[in-house]
Amino acid sequence: MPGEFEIIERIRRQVGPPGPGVLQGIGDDAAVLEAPGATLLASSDALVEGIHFHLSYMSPRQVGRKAMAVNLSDVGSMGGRPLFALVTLGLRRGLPEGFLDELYAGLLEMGRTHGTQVVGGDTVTSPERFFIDVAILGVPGEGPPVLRSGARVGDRVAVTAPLGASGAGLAWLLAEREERLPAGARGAAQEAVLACVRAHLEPTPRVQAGQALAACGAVHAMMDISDGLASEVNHVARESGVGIRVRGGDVPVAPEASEMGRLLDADPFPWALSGGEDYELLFTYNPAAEDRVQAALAGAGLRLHVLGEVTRREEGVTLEREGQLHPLPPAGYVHLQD
Ligand SMILES: Nc1ncnc2c1ncn2[C@@H]1O[C@H](COP(=O)(O)OP(=O)(O)O)[C@@H](O)[C@H]1O
Ligand SMILES: Cc1ncc(C[n+]2csc(CCOP(=O)(O)OP(=O)(O)O)c2C)c(N)n1
Ligand SMILES: [Mg+2]
Repeated sequence: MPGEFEIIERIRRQVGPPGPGVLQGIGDDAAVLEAPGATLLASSDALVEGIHFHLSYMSPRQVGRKAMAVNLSDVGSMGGRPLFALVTLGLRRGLPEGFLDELYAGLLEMGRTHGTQVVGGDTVTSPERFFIDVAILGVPGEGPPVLRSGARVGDRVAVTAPLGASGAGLAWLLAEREERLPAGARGAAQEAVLACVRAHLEPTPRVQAGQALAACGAVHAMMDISDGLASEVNHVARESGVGIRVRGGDVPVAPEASEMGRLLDADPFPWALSGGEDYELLFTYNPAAEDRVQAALAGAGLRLHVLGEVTRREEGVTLEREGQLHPLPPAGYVHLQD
């Protein structure tokens, strides 16, 4: 079976070039559509039991929150305002009592935080595993939608916060589930464990930051980090027709992920580089206007974390470590890959 990206590429070719009203079709965080009287942003993402979460460690409320959050994140990463959501449920036998009420409490509470209403959906049987898909509709914020394809040579590449806590949280949850936590890890450093687990189970979509970055006028390309930094920089490079150099020493690793590395006797860097599900924003911007970028982030309570620059396409996507340049393949989570 080909991996998810090859499948999407084939679908993209079969669908063909964007038709009337489609400003951006397949290939970005959200589609950008010109409807009579309005520009719309549209996107959907599903969470599947056993692939994205296990109900043994994730509450139905958290599943609801995350299903909404990852979709809000896709609209936020275009600088848009998410307005309406359609929710499709694939329900199986044996779901716990109160499951739906809790799931919807999570969906609605996350939606409300960002002014997004649930307006419809679909409910079907799923024979073995529960799944939830959210489709979201929004509009651009004050700035025009920021695509993956706008990066320019000379741009700086940055993220909205240190990375790796979600990957570290998942590593902990899976080790606990599979009863392979190292002896002595359990009682120790509870704060770091809680912070990583929370980052994984309750991600915060950067909707306000995305809108502010799009509005500041200096950001050329933007996307959210779902599959992992390494994967996403490759997406931006490809869609923009540029190279990207990531400086390994400048990839911000969340302190709680570093602490988790000590507990699990693991290197935290791979969590930051390719663990995924951070839902921070990756963006490129004009260095001459860095003060505007900083001001936009400060308004959203965040800081600028610069980790590389946009280069000519011929230089490819690279990781600089200890003075040496290495190719940086799109390692990260890929559905359907064996
Ligand atoms: N089955 C599909 N049919 C059409 N377009 C798809 C399909 N699956 C994914 N896409 C599109 O491919 C692009 C990449 O998808 P994905 O990697 O899931 O992006 P994201 O990380 O933003 O969710 C998006 O534009 C998405 O809408
Ligand atoms: C049980 C379990 N195993 C592995 C993962 C890791 N994981 C699953 S999907 C994914 C990537 C993000 O999900 P995807 O559906 O690819 O989101 P999209 O890129 O479409 O937004 C990651 C890192 C997880 N969250 N849970
Ligand atoms: Mg997706």
